Amino acid sequence: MALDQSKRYADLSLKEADLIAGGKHILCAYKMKPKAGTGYLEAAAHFAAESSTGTNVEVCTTDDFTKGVDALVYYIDEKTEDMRIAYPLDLFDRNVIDGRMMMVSFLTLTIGNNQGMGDIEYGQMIDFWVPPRALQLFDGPSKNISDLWRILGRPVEDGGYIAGTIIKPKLGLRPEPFAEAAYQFWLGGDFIKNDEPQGNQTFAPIKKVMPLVYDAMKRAQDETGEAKLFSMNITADDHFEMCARADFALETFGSDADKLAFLVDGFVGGPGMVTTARRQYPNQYLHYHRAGHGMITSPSSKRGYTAFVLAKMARLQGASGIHVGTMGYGKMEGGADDRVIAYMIERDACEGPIYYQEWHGMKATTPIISGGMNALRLPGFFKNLGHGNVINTAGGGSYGHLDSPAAGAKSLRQAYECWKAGADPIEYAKEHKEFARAFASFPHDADALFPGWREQLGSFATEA
Ligand SMILES: O=C(COP(=O)(O)O)[C@H](O)[C@H](O)COP(=O)(O)O
Ligand SMILES: [Mg+2]
Repeated sequence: MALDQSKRYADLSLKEADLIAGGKHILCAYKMKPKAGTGYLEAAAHFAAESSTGTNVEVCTTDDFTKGVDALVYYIDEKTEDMRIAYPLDLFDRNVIDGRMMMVSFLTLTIGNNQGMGDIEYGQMIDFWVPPRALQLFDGPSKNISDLWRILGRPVEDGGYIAGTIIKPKLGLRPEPFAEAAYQFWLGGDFIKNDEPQGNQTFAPIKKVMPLVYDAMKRAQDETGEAKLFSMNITADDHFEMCARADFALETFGSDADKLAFLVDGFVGGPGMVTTARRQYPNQYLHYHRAGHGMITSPSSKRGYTAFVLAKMARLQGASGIHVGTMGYGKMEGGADDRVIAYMIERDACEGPIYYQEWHGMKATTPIISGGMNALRLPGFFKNLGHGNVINTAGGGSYGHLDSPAAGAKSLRQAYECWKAGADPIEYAKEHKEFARAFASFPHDADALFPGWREQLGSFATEA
């Protein structure tokens, strides 16, 4: 039998509203289940102990001050497996250089050792609440979608859909065909990102690729009269390597360097990687790619934290944009309810699964919509989300369009215009060739989403 620490690490008389009004704690909500044989409150208290000042036994070095920074379980419901813990702000590590808070400290406490405890079956963070003081101490975004809208010559509020792609194939293009693929998309679209594993492979070294990509950007800008955006992957283990890549690209893009975003694989790379990009390059749009997150955020997982929590942390860390999935409209896991992930990062106040979070003016983080999307899936997606102020990157949806990547890009823009106009997609397709040709390009989707499309659109869709 483990030591029952519930007298010290639990206080169920604490009221959430008082904790929030007090502003001296970060609150975390978990789904937690103890191993058989351990009482719920006892397990919860041990969880809070291990996540703050304690261990599995009492130690003689504890003094009265120590007890003042204990994390406290303030709510449990064994039936629903809900457990909530209040963490005093003083528990969290602060920077020597500027006194700011850091995400690694939040994580090592709130989702650290508690993930491997012998008396816990599982524990998953499903929400957290940050008091105003902590919001002041996290970097938050420096640039966001408003800056991209301005570059694109649009209103800085409600500037609308940014049509993007991911260079495909994922790997295996040498510099010239890579830049050509970028050029072809930019003739119809706005934004291109490196796919998450694209970096400095021997067959496509950055020092050869980036000058060609910039040349493609300039040509596409000249041809279309529009600004173009490129999100370059600067992910690397070594932060000096990240900076070497970023600095090289900034120099290469020269007078167009404002159109360069930096992508980091922030889940595999961790908070240090995100903050390196945020602090070293505050003038660039910081694109947080979350590849790998499914290992813990999958709805099948009962550990770690949810995709919602990941996105909320990304805003605190200062991501300009983070992938939020496709809410059931694309190829990755997720459902319509994932809307709340987007709302939490883009609004100044939002009701989460447990907590109502006010952001007190911290800049918004852009929801980036990606994974198996194409023009046919977009109208339903926008309807579910309720707006189109997102970056969408459609790889297959652009390079899989029968006519060209530019036509693929145009079909995406048309899908947005169609939804915005409240038009019927089939009727809209009758007057918009690229959108119509998306039906023939993605016939499985067309059959599923718009049965009867062949009869209604006829040769306009099926013939080039
Ligand atoms: O490469 C792609 C999508 O390619 P395609 O458009 O060809 O499917 C992204 O890495 C996924 O979107 C990741 O998923 P998420 O955005 O959910 O993190
Ligand atoms: Mg990808």
